[in-house]
Amino acid sequence: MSRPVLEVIHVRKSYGDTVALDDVSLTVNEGELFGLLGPNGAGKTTLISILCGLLDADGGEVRLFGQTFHRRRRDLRRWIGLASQELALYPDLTARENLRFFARLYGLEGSELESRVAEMLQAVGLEERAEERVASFSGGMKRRLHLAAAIVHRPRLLFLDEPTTGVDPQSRNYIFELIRTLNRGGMTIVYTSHYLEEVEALCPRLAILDDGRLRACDTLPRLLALLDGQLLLTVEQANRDFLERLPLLPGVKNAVQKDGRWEILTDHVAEVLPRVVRLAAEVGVQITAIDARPPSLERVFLHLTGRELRD
Ligand SMILES: Nc1ncnc2c1ncn2[C@@H]1O[C@H](COP(=O)(O)OP(=O)(O)OP(=O)(O)O)[C@@H](O)[C@H]1O
Repeated sequence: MSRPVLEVIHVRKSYGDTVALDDVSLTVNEGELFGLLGPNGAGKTTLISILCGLLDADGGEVRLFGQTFHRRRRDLRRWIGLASQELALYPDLTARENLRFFARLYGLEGSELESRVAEMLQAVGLEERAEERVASFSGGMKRRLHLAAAIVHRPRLLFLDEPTTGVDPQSRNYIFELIRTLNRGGMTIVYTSHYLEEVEALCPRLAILDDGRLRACDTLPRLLALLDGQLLLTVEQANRDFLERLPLLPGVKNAVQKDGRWEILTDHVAEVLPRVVRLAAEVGVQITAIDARPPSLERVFLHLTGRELRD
């Protein structure tokens, strides 16, 4: 069992009358690539800011690497990296000069600094643009450099707050690959996003934050298991054999007729689908349309919060 790197215990934070975090508790273990998913305004940036020591919570406790953490624990801040949502780069400096600046802030110097900066430029695919001013970079290139600046001091725990904001697909792939490589190398990563697809693709375990409250925190398969898969089936004319045998097919939990089509609930959409097709062929019923819907994080989010996660 890996050790907890980050423990959030009953954390609360308000801005005046706005409750940004309402009794949030979660744990992230060493080596995890953990997703923090929530719509705009859910409280993600507030939580990340507390976890990085930029803000203090109103109540509750944060523990980092087993120790109580707050804004004044500069010793612990050395071990964390943050790529904030807002880009923090100097447009008049080159990519290399920007990275040198951030590396110096963390106490790197001399040949170690230079080799680390070169390594980072390579990691984010910006070696060939290293001597160009950042002002001339595309949004995606700036985002990649911003990420490089957050890891130049080799943090043990990295927070990424919406790291794909304003990036093109190519930069997005770079960023995803880099995140996976860093994680495989042992870095614990907390990935914040309001894009379901990103969290689903990257994070084996995730928390869903909505309106300042934690709605769920679990592995992706266990969250998906909260819901049944659906097969929506339209047939030409169901006969008696079909009606009798459909609910009895292995894997079918329930089959009901709704709005002129059959709704079949199952844990295993992919296995049940061919059985339904075979049955229809055997009993001479013609299928005119099939819509297979395995459980998705999108449906889980709707189920937990009562609304869709869309801008
Ligand atoms: N400095 C502040 N002063 C007042 N209210 C704030 C402040 N910062 C955030 N809020 C409010 O707190 C709530 C949570 O905001 P937060 O930025 O943490 O959410 P988020 O999930 O990061 O959203 P986004 O993805 O849009 O940044 C929102 O209602 C927001 O308006």
